[in-house]
Amino acid sequence: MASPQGSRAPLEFGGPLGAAALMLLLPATMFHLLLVAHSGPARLLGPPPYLPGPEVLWSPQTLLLWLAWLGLQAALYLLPARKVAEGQELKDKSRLRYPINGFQALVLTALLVGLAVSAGLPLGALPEMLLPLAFAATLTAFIFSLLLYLKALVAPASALAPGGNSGNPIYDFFLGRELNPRIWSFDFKYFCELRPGLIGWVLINLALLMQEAELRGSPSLAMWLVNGFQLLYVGDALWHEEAVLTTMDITHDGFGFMLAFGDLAWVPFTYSLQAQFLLHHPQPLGLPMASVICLINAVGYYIFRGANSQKNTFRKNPSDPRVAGLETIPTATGRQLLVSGWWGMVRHPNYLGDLIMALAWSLPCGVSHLLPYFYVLYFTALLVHREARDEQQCLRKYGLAWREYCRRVPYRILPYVY
Ligand SMILES: NC(=O)C1=CN([C@@H]2O[C@H](COP(=O)(O)OP(=O)(O)OC[C@H]3O[C@@H](n4cnc5c(N)ncnc54)[C@H](OP(=O)(O)O)[C@@H]3O)[C@@H](O)[C@H]2O)C=CC1
Ligand SMILES: CC(C)CCC[C@@H](C)[C@H]1CC=C2C3=C(CC[C@@]21C)[C@@]1(C)CC[C@H](O)C(C)(C)[C@@H]1CC3
Repeated sequence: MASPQGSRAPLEFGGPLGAAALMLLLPATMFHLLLVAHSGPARLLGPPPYLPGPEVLWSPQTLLLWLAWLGLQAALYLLPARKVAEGQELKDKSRLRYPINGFQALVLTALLVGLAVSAGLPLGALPEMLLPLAFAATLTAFIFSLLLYLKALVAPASALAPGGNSGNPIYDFFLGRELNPRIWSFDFKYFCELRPGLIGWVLINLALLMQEAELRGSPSLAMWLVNGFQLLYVGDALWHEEAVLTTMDITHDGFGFMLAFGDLAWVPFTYSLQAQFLLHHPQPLGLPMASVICLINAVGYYIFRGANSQKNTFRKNPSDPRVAGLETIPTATGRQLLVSGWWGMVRHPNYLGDLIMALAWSLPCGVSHLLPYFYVLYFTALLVHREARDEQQCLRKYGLAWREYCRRVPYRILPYVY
């Protein structure tokens, strides 16, 4: 039986009250964004144009479609993988094994969708179904989180996450109790983090592009850019799938409502906001401006990929010739901290690159509306908060060595500013 061993972990997200508020606010914000993106004035800060009734949100066929999508992605996850990777060491000194076949799942999904479209599947109809699909995804996330919470009641104490076991059911339901819930070798958190939501996001984008082509004769340059940039981001995540095994979500956070809703509903339905906006609010974009935006995205991607790859290479093998020459600080745990290269510029260079890309995804939507910039605003808040959480964890892990790192690299995300 599980014991509330994490009760000493400091409460995050404002404790039970904050968790309860977020559980209401996050789905409400997502539906607000979906409604506003489709309305003429598209005011981010105004009231929604209308309140959808149950007949708009609830459709058994859409629920079936959503479940079929989850089933397809689960089947692709179970296909033989080109590699099986080991995760970080767990409390009981064991390591879990994970299939590395996410990119393969993306390619196979693209082939299947291509076949279905050529056989007459009206993909352009998907944008009309976003509201009931988002509702189905939210409902699934709630039920799934409840099942995960119940599953954790019979999990051994060694399987529990450091947070998420406060004893308060609302807080623990939100944060997630079990670190790596699995049935046999099927890892729910790893699957949800990278498959149905991320691949669903680019599929929604593609459907919006096709719908725009149907409406206006061809997709706009702005729509091509948003689709291209976000496909690159998702393709990159799946190509470097193994790197997700060292992220905070996999190594530290339990699997509860926050990640289940984030992965299954928030990512596909709000990260596709720019493409949704463009379908209903076409924006002129000339080649010179498009080139500047491509350059911004390329700079962001260069920093993001460079920083993430440098750290992952270093963590895998510090003597790898690509990182062996970098300056480091030793820590009492035996691990070292990079203090030159990307990680000597700021303490989170990967966040900086990610934020620059976020800006490049919004710029094709022009500057007439705030709505397409929601992602930049939300993402800045998320990464600033995430950076603070990571900082606390690193201080606990590395103590004085971390303080020394902070002294040597004083800026967190943006050099000379923050
Ligand atoms: N699109 C989206 O919605 C989101 C994207 N992201 C992206 O995901 C990626 C991963 O982010 P995240 O998991 O938050 O964090 P990071 O990949 O930045 O990992 C932080 C960890 O890196 C290690 N570390 C920190 N500093 C150093 C150093 N100087 N040298 C060596 N190791 C160091 C520490 O772990 P240890 O020492 O134990 O290895 C620390 O806990 C980022 O690129 C981020 O932008 C994140 C959230 C949302
Ligand atoms: C709903 C809340 C506001 C919070 C939910 C947060 C989640 C949406 C994000 C937490 C960490 C994430 C990561 C990615 C997507 C968003 C979530 C799930 C990521 C898979 C995106 C692609 C990147 O290349 C990555 C590094 C693999 C990301 C890992 C973290």
